[in-house]
Amino acid sequence: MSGKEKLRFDGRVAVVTGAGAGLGREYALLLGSRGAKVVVNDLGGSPKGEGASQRAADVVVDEIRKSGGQAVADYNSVIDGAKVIETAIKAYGRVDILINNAGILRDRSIIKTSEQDWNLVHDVHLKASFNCTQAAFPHMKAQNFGRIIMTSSNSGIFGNFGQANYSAAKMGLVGLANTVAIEGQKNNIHCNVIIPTAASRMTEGIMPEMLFNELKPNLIAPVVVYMCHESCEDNGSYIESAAGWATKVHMVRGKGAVLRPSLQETVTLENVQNAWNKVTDMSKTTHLNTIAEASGTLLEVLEKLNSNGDGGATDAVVEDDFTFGNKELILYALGIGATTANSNDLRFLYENDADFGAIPSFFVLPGLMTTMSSSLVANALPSGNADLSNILHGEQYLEICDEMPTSGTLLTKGRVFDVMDKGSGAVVVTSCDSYDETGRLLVKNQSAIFVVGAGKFGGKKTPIAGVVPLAAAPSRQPDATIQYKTDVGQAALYRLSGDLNPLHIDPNFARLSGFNTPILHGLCSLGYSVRAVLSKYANNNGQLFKAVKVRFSGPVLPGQTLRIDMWKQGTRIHFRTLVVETGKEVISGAYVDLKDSKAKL
Ligand SMILES: CCCCCCC[C@@H](O)CC(=O)SCCNC(=O)CCNC(=O)[C@H](O)C(C)(C)COP(=O)(O)OP(=O)(O)OC[C@H]1O[C@@H](n2cnc3c(N)ncnc32)[C@H](O)[C@@H]1OP(=O)(O)O
Repeated sequence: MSGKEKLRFDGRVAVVTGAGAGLGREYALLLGSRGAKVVVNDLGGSPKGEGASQRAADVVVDEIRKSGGQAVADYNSVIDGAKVIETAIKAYGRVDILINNAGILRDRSIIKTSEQDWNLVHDVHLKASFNCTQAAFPHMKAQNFGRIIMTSSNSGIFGNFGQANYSAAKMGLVGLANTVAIEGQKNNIHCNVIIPTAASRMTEGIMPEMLFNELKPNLIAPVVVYMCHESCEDNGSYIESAAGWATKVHMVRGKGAVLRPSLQETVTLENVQNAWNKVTDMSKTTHLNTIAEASGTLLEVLEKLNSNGDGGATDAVVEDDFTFGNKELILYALGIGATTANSNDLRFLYENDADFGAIPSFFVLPGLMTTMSSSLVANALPSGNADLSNILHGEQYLEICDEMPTSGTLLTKGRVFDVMDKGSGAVVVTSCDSYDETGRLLVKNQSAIFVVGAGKFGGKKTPIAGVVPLAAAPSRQPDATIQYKTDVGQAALYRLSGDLNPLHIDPNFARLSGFNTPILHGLCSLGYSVRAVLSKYANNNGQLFKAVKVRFSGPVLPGQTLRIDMWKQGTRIHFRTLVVETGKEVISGAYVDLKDSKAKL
């Protein structure tokens, strides 16, 4: 590559603070070797910043000059930013580049950090960077060009034991850079942040020797010096670099959760508790570029709350994504007892099986996850009192509206459909519709949640139209019966499909909820029952399934045997499920509707 093609800094004046050693020295040498006139600032002290010899800066200036470059030394403390910049103006008449690099350490645990330690670290890192930047800014503005670097640290981003003062100052520099970048933008003054991990006077003795030896400052210098070139368009970027590697770093924001049903209502502690999983969910994050974008999201939230205003809790709609693939389908099938011991089940357990597909009851999960991760149920009750310790799954309706995929992301829109006061408890009916990526309605779920002890609030007892009713089985003997023994570890396996309610695994939590031992998920028993119907009446072909409705009328314990009694009435298969060991009915008034496909039935 010819000299002309190389990135040059001819005519540019660069101030590098703390340039007597380490990273600063490398920046200064590289800039000097590419034509910049360099102000080599260094107090000349030891790693702890004590004392003041002039050697460090002089040595670097000599090195630059010997290689044919131009440089002057500056021995001012960076806290006197105006004096540092003045050295550049006096020597060269301008300042184009400012690399705020100087730093010291005063590491102590938080209890032992003195006010002096705190102030000194903040002065040298944060205040000095501000002072130097403020002094350089008018010159850069007048010439309509400037490149400023702030030096942050992973100690700031992540924290580091014994570095409270340093971490805080280093994050302060990120904030400072953010605003300098905004204020400089219209005058072509760019301000970016470097997050280096380098072996230097400051990090010597802190890092393991092997790592220390690999973290050469000269591997970071080209990254920082490139950010100072006129061709680098970044402004307000944070770049992390070490050991010959660099990356941009972002602060991201999660999707978040709305914490109240409407503008007319306030946020309760319980709202927050119920929504906490969503508040802290970082599976879908976005990077926002400006404060305006951040406020924009809040306006959207307010608009949504405003449109929910009149109807209150029952009109609030929550949205949730549900992503699944082969692994989720197989895990679910295992959770409801599908086994390779039955060759007919291979289609649910082996992704390369020619007929591989979901057991249709898998699609209760998007509705369940949406309801459980929101505060819909609690918000629907006057007391707001519904949490995992007092809710039981009461009823479930699932309808498959289109062809079932084996993978994808479904968007579920959930809302409260009805609320009933049953005396011993409240019943909240939620309705969740799930759409695929093309907007096609794929699944409808309707769930009744029995909130124990939340009744007697003066509400109505009977359901509104649209709550899917149960259906009584014919009075004759069952047409068919199938038995499945569940495993004592069934709930431990089933919960991995998403319902992590401790009621199903934690003996202490189960006792708190009024049960002697953990009970099985209602939807696990539903899955077993749907398997029985498919196996008896649909040749295990999930594509023939249309809908299921059940009432969970009694608890099941993991390890118990389920007996599914079935009656065929056209395409409707009525069923009830009993626990063989106790003879008690646990699923009542239930049915599966199959598609009208006489050829295959
Ligand atoms: C999609 C989101 C879903 C959320 C999932 C929740 C998280 C999951 O992890 C939780 C679970 O999976 S829990 C496990 C599965 N469920 C169960 O085991 C509950 C079993 N059912 C019972 O114990 C009782 O029916 C019981 C305790 C529910 C009711 O018994 P009683 O208090 O004795 O009531 P009873 O006197 O029989 O009837 C009073 C009125 O309530 C109606 N009702 C009864 N059972 C109901 C039920 N299961 N669902 C809905 N309504 C029910 C009765 O019809 C009666 O009303 P009415 O007087 O108007 O006829």
